[in-house]
Amino acid sequence: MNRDTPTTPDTGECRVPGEIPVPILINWLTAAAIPLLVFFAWRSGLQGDWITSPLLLTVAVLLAFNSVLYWTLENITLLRRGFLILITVLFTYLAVQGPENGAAILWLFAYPPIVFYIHDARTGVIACAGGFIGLVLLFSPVGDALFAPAHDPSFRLLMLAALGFEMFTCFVLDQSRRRARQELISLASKFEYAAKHDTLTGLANRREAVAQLEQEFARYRRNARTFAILLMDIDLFKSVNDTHGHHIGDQVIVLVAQTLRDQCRKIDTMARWGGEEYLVVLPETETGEALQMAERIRKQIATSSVDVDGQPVAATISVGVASIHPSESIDGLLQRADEALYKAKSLGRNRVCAHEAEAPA
Ligand SMILES: Nc1nc2c(ncn2[C@@H]2O[C@H](COP(=O)(O)OP(=O)(O)OP(=O)(O)O)[C@@H](O)[C@H]2O)c(=O)[nH]1
Repeated sequence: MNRDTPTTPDTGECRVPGEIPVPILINWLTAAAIPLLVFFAWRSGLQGDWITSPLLLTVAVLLAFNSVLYWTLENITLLRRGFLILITVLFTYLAVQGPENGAAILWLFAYPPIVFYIHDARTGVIACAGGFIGLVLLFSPVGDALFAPAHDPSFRLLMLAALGFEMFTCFVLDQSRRRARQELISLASKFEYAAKHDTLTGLANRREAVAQLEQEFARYRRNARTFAILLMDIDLFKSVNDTHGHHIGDQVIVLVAQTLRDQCRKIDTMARWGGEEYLVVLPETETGEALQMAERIRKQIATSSVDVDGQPVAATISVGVASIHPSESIDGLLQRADEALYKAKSLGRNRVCAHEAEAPA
């Protein structure tokens, strides 16, 4: 997963842009539930139901507390679990105790979509299956003996069928939503990879190299951590193409890219800067160290080759090295590396040259 993909704070779970984040949904639901709970608590009070009324008020207070806790701790797992427990307790009470002449049981239809959205599919299935089994028991002779729910047999049958159907539908839709979301995330990361990498070599492309260079430059401005760049070019590459064909030229380009991968460190950025030009950004590196790395790369490439009908086709590179200096811009640094590369070419190719900035006046 790419580093820009939004994630929820404590689970690291990926979120698709446009999707309502779970904490926001829970807070909206809480905000909508509290006035409803207060209203029905007031109604129950008027009807002289002194169990339902305080219970609904308590749930309202606990829901509000759950959200406040989230704003304080930013712990989404706690928020999810707290919300699930509270609505499970509430809906169980509404089903078992049957306030509003038993009609409150209809609130059970709100349970499946909420649970599937705010939790993973496994929790959704367990919670819904548990709820459904509980309802079957409530409507069984055991439930009649213990709670005497005020519903006739046809209502019970219809309620079970409709709720079971809703749970199944929510499960199917949730699976489809999760699959679509995974597809979208993987598609986004493929696009992002394609936008940042060169197709032939798999190295960073020029745009990404500039982005990394800017990042390194910003770090240098903040912490004065010096960095260096290597600008390299395959020597007499036109003749490789002319002699062996374009596809062998491509193989040489890939060979150089592979050598860069083998020789550079993990923190370095290796990029295809142009046709047969490469740029390597070396964080926290002085000119001397950069020169050594460039020399190692040059030697390695000089001893490698690609095989053309059993015949080795070798290539060499010229490298310009420059490290950042105070009050210099990125363009200035690139310019000096380019001048060093030009010098390496004019001194006969297959060599490394460094450019030192002139001392500030
Ligand atoms: N095979 C292949 N060739 C490419 C690609 N991109 C650029 N080139 C070729 O690279 C060659 C670059 O040649 P020049 O810029 O003249 O330089 P050179 O022959 O390498 O000579 P020097 O740089 O002076 O050593 C051109 O012939 C381009 O067509 C590519 O992706 N694949």
